[in-house]
Amino acid sequence: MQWMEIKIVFDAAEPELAQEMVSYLVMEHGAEGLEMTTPGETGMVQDGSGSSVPDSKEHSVTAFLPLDDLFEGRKADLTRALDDLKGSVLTDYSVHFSKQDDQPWETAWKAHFHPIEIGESLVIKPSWEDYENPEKRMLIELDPGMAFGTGTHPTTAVCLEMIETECLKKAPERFLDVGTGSGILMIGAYKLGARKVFGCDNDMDALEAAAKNLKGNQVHEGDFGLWLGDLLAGIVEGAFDMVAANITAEANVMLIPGLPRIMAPGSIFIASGIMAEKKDLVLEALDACRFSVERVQETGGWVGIAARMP
Ligand SMILES: C[S@@+](CC[C@H](N)C(=O)[O-])C[C@H]1O[C@@H](n2cnc3c(N)ncnc32)[C@H](O)[C@@H]1O
Repeated sequence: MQWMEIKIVFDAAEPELAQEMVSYLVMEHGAEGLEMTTPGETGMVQDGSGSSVPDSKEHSVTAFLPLDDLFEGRKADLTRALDDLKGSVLTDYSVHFSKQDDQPWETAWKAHFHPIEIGESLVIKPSWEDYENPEKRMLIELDPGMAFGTGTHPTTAVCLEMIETECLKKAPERFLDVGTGSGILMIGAYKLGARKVFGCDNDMDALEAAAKNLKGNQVHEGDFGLWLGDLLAGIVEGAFDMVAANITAEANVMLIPGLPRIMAPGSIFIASGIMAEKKDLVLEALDACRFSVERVQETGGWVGIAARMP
């Protein structure tokens, strides 16, 4: 497999926020092996040989896209998404491409993935790390492969917190995660009491990682379902009483009109992956479908929204 290294060098008034958002966008567009640099600091991720990335003079995010049939489409979508950030989050940016034959970054991210406590009752623990668990939190043990969803990203953490809040009120019978990635939200919902958990993704690698993680977290084979598809395409059976989607604001806007078909009356929808300045797009889409917004939570420039079906 050949890969294209994509390095995005940028200027921004709030570089940390910009780094978060650019990283999210590249992951969202199927990139792997994320590496970030900040002027005067060593890279946040080490290369595959274990040696440190040299000091940088610029803010940058580097990641790798597989050079397959989807490459040109992903590149065009990513460029459009970066252009959308220019003038708001990014003052300026440039993208540099370089073809690669191997993947030295494949395990490098592991160095930066440690146990992380979420909300009142969950902890996400890398499968290779120990955790003493003094508060007797429910464990989500993950080896996410390269699929998005380690809990370290604010969009995942906000979404899990909102799922926890709703599950403590009433755990769902049927939970659906649109864009499941590593399966982390499905596992969280199951541990918090959901009876059956379902997830879809348009990336086959994510589904393989999710299946492995679900089984590794004792989600019984008969209690979960996964499928490959774009948003709700392929869902024939409805009546989900909790739906979560940590996808972009634009993808949430496309998803929302389809939700009334598959959600039970009075059920809850949790939207995440929304940049703060795009929050209104999602709120308008929810309003158009007569959802009532119950909670809007903002963390580090990202917004989660919990809204109830009429
Ligand atoms: C930001 S990740 C979220 C992963 C995980 N649910 C979490 O909260 O950490 C978004 C996931 O949605 C998937 N995705 C993006 N657009 C999609 C679409 N139109 N239909 C289905 N899945 C999509 C991506 O492949 C990716 O795995």
